[in-house]
Amino acid sequence: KSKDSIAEQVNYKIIGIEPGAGIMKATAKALEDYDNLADWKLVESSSAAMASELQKAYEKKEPIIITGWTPHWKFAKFDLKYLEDPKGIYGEEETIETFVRQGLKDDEPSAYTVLDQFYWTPDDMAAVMVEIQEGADPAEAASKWIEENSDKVAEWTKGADEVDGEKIKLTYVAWDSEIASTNVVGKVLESIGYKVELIQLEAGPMFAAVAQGDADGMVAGWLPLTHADYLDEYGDKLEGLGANLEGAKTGLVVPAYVEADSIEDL
Ligand SMILES: C[SH](C)CC(=O)O
Repeated sequence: KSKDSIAEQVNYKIIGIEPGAGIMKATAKALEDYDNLADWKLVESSSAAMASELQKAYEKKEPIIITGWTPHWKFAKFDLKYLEDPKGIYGEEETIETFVRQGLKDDEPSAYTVLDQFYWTPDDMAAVMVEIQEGADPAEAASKWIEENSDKVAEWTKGADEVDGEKIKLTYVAWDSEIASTNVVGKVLESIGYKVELIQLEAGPMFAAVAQGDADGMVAGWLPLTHADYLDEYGDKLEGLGANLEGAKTGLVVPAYVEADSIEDL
């Protein structure tokens, strides 16, 4: 009996995350543009469900294809690789950018200063993500990281006056990377006196909430490609504060034992 193809072994399925995520739009485009993916389906699920599917397949050394991104704890936990993307659907390096509502600089200059100066590395983010993945509560993992990285945090709060309990609302999507970054920024804002509320939404509503002023800011803008559509739709109502992390990436990811190197090998 001929060895089943990878496609047959995974039932022509790519395991995705939440609908509305940019990587899901990119993968829908990949299914159209790569002729060999004509019969494939993209499974909408959630970041958490995708991670547990990956864990199950990996334990059984079975093939699986997921919508993956860096930074992410999965690369520390599993031996994974990105499939080459000759059509460039997933772009090159991505930057995660910070956006705030218009008017925040006048209303809350200290919060604005912290959000403007927030910048860290994929390793910093991964350290918090791994703690959370190993069971720590996100707020506790954030507090622990802040204690251990007070020098970096001091750069973010430089020039920001203490406040007395003013409210700040940050919105985010339940991607492991953004759970980490938003909890860290929230804790830093609390350290200078803010009462911080973290609001979890899907990607589109996250942009909309900041654009409409229902939230003060977010640190989850994946650009130039992943969230390009959202920036087109809401960009003129947001204030962009630039990169908070560089060297991010998205694409189709498989365990290293899967005998495919490119999307075209599927
Ligand atoms: C953290 S995910 C790559 C972001 C997205 O796909 O919208």
